[in-house]
Amino acid sequence: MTSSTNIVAGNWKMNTDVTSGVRLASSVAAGAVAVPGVQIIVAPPFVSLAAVRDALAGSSVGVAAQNVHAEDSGAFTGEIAPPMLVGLCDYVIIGHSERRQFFGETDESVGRKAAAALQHGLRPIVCVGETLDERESGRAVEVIRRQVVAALADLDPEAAGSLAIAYEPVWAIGTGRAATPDIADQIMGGAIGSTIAAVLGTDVASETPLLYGGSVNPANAAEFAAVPSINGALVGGASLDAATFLEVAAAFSSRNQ
Ligand SMILES: O=C(CO)COP(=O)(O)O
Repeated sequence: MTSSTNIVAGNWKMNTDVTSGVRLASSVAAGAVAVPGVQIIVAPPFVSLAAVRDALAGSSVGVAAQNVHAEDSGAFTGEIAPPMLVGLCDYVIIGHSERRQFFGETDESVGRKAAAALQHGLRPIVCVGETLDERESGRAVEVIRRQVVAALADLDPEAAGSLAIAYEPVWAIGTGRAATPDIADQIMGGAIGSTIAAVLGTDVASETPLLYGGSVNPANAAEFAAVPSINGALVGGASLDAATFLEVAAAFSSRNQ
């Protein structure tokens, strides 16, 4: 697929406090001016969203939440509803494998969350990815197709143009063992692109940015950026240092220009 939007997002996970988060975001913003042609996004923990938003005011760097609930309000102790995020961030990461693995998220809940986010004008970055066991038993494509179909199931096709999908193979996350560009292309240009096209049509498929995530760093980012089906990266560990993160973003800066 050939979305012209390049996105490099830093998922800070459960790292940084408000003070260090603001410092990191400010450093990213200062360096982002030298990285044209890429939508750079940072995803701090919920408690830092307001402070990071303020620190990034006037910069091109976007803000994402790391999760959202599917309901607008209610008795869901500890959860954050989509309307609460409006004004705090533009994007929300949904269905990260750590949430699927440790917090019971399912294909079905990911679909509901994505639809709810879009209804409130938040842009979902939906994560999909197979485990090592699923890959080694030859089920990677089947798993990815199932996850993408479920993620798109409840979406309003009119709003679906604001969606991004991140392919994050579970075995590549935090392991230092990134997927090869070939594997990423097979899944992204192949399984994900064709599944979006089948569910939402070829126009949406061609507009949906596809990000690769899993041990992306400055040493391997250019290899991913060279693959036409890969429109950007979702970066974990390497996003916690501004200079390192900006090096990854720079690798995507010259694509499609
Ligand atoms: O999970 C990830 C981003 O969401 C990837 O994490 P790492 O870049 O640390 O492997």
